Amino acid sequence: MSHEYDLVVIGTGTAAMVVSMRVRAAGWRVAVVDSRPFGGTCALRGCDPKKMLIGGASAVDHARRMRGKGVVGEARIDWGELIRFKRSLTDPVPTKNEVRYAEKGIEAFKGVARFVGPASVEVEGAGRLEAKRVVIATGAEPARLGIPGEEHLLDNEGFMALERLPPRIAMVGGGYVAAEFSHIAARAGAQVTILQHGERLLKQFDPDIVSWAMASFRELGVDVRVGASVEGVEKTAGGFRARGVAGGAPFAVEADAVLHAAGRVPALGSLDLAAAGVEVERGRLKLNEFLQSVSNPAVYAAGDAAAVGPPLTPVSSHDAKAVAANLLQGNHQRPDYRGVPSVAFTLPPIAAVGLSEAEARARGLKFRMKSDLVPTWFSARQAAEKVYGYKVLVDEATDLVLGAHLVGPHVDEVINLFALAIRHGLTAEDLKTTMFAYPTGASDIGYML
Ligand SMILES: Cc1cc2nc3c(=O)[nH]c(=O)nc-3n(C[C@H](O)[C@H](O)[C@H](O)COP(=O)(O)OP(=O)(O)OC[C@H]3O[C@@H](n4cnc5c(N)ncnc54)[C@H](O)[C@@H]3O)c2cc1C
Ligand SMILES: NC(=O)c1ccc[n+]([C@@H]2O[C@H](COP(=O)([O-])OP(=O)(O)OC[C@H]3O[C@@H](n4cnc5c(N)ncnc54)[C@H](O)[C@@H]3O)[C@@H](O)[C@H]2O)c1
Repeated sequence: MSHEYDLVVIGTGTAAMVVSMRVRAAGWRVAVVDSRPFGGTCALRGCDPKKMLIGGASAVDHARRMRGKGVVGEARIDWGELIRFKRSLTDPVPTKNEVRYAEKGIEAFKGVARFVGPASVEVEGAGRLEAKRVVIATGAEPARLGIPGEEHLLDNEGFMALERLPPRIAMVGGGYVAAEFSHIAARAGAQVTILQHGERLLKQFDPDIVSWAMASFRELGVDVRVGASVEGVEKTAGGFRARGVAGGAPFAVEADAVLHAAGRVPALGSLDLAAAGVEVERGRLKLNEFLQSVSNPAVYAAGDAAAVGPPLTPVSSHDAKAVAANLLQGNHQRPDYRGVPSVAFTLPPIAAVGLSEAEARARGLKFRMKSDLVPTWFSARQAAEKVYGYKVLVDEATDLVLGAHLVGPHVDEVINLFALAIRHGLTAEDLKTTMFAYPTGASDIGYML
């Protein structure tokens, strides 16, 4: 059976939802395809469920910090209950999505999609979809590590589906996933070991900010091993063993579960891109500045699959808006990644936007920088939080904010104000002269500039 459309979108995550809705609103005949429950990574396996687990961890963390300061009693996580709470939000998502597509007149197909021609897509079990244009919005998947025993690794989805929390968890890698999931698991009672082959955790963030944040990992009892490269995972009688090399010496860590926290790559493997003449270079689609395939003008990409901007939800949405505009009015919109804020939802959170100190120096910019560890500020003391620090870079000549790097209470929200300043050209003086409600995290901004 063959179906004809103006646009077929592969995926139903953030990027797919935004592009398909926009193009459909302009009257195009649109179909979406997904091999998995509709909704994508952020809503089902990433940001949202993770933030719900962080919510539980945060309640326990705050109660513990306030012990002896007016709060009594032992708050603790009931893992099974927390997972059920998470499901109460995630379980309805696929059906809601299906209803939404149907209401808008977008046809939805379930199955693995693969190209069988320049703009022809075969959906396993559902037939062939012929289109004028195809958008690849297939997201990302855990990178293959090429190590023996890789099949034993639990991924982010598996971790957040666990009915019982394993008592000992080893994490391979030391980026966002390890940082966030270690804070959740350790506060829920697990013994966590992070095995990171880089020289520090969270290399996407400022080194000073991360070094200040490490106090919270130490206090939690998370065993962070840097310079530790995992070379294999073995099944043992009681669980698993992650083994590798650190500082030239072999190591082995026994655990009840080993988590893949070692990076994600664009999910392109099942698409048979060669059948559509879509070129790929080192695992990435070759795209022009309009997010269009350089070798097949019928094909565009957005979000984690495009891998042009950082792999974050707001970027997927932003890419999708650019692609929709280019589909509807011809190529004219380039994605603009200035001032993309990013947060690692540890407790307290770590946040960044704009240029790092190293990038600003490498560009030869003349800037003033204010940076300090400030646990004595009211925002930290009222929350009994020991970790609070900032680093803010401001251009000498223009007074524009170049970058902000924060760790501490409320910084996951405060970073958005710096993002606003960077994206819309507000100066440090503009921020300083804004009246922020007091006492809030934002009311500290004036002191950071
Ligand atoms: C654990 C975790 C936590 C995260 N937390 C955050 C956060 O706090 N903030 C943030 O901004 N970002 C976060 N991210 C990143 C964010 O989730 C992604 O950047 C975003 O979801 C990507 O959206 P997308 O639409 O590009 O792809 P996805 O949402 O991944 O959608 C891709 C869809 O394509 C489908 N698909 C793939 N191949 C095929 C095929 N051949 N046929 C049919 N369907 C196919 C998949 O099943 C999937 O549903 C997190 C990621 C992870 C893993
Ligand atoms: N809060 C958020 O926005 C958020 C949260 C989770 C995930 N994400 C997204 O998902 C992506 C994937 O997250 P992630 O944490 O898996 O990847 P990551 O890229 O953040 O970190 C992976 C780390 O694993 C290390 N590593 C790789 N192979 C290793 C090995 N064999 N042994 C030891 N260390 C190894 C790498 O050096 C790297 O530092 C991120 O890029 C991010 O964009 C975002």
